[in-house]
Amino acid sequence: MSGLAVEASGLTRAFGEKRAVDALDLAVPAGTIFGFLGPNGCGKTTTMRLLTGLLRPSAGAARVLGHALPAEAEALKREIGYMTQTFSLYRDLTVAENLRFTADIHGMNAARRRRRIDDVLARFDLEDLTRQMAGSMSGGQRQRLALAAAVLHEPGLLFLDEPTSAVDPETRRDFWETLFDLSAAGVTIIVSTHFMDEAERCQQIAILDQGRKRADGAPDALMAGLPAQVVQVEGGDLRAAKRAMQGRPSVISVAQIGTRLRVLVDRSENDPVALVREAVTAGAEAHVVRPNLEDVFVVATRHAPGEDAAA
Ligand SMILES: Nc1ncnc2c1ncn2[C@@H]1O[C@H](COP(=O)(O)OP(=O)(O)OP(=O)(O)O)[C@@H](O)[C@H]1O
Repeated sequence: MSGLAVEASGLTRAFGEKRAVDALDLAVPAGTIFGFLGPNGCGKTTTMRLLTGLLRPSAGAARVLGHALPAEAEALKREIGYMTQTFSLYRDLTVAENLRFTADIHGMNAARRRRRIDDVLARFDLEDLTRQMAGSMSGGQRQRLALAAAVLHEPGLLFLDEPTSAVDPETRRDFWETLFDLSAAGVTIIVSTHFMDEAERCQQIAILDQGRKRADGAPDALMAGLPAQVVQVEGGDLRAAKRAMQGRPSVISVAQIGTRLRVLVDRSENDPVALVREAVTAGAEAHVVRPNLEDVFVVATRHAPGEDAAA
């Protein structure tokens, strides 16, 4: 195998007329935490289902852990873990029963089953919950159980589909600590999210929009290479300033964040601050600030003039 856990070229999946995933090229280095960032419906789940071998592509090719898909999907399934977006364990089974059932699916022998279940119960802080029905657990506990089940057979590659969309920020932070532990132990992790802060924790990301990859790279590199300048406005009448700037050819977007306006100006504009100052009202201050990942996302997913946003 190359140093890549996932390689895909031209990967496409259509449902009728709709291309849920459209000509996707991917290269995920082994051992990294790789994120798919994008809004609802951009194709994150479909991409994961293609890469796990659960769904056949309409066109294109993928190789995952050295297995060509879809031909070698069965062999691949034994080497990956997949935590789906919705809780897919049995709500009317206990924590221990769910884990035993998962171990049976993977054909583990009794000794390995016992060792692995004890290990994940301890690692994911589930030891006091072994007799609790999965259906009566909190969102965070259920998430830990789902992750425990996904790694029970010690996969080298883990797919996590929006794993933290239903939990509070502290639980999300704890969850990410667990992911970094798994990563340090050599597991490659592919995670989908629509949260910018979560995407920033990934070593590499691909920004998806309408099934297409709009940008990819390390979050820091994407922010540093943003083809736009960011001007922040404080004070004055922000709503009036926003109205005055919208529609100007070199203004990509204007968004109010608390008591500030964040203005993205095309890189071709020589003096973005002067351009913004023309629009603001008395008492306003404008200055250039560093780009963040949301800026990268906004620029990457803006549609070229004439491009059909519903394509
Ligand atoms: N089985 C299917 N049949 C028809 N259309 C589908 C099917 N699965 C997905 N789609 C469509 O493909 C597009 C991408 O869906 P997908 O679930 O991959 O997006 P997503 O980024 O995971 O979104 P979400 O975060 O809402 O799950 C959507 O327009 C969706 O309606």
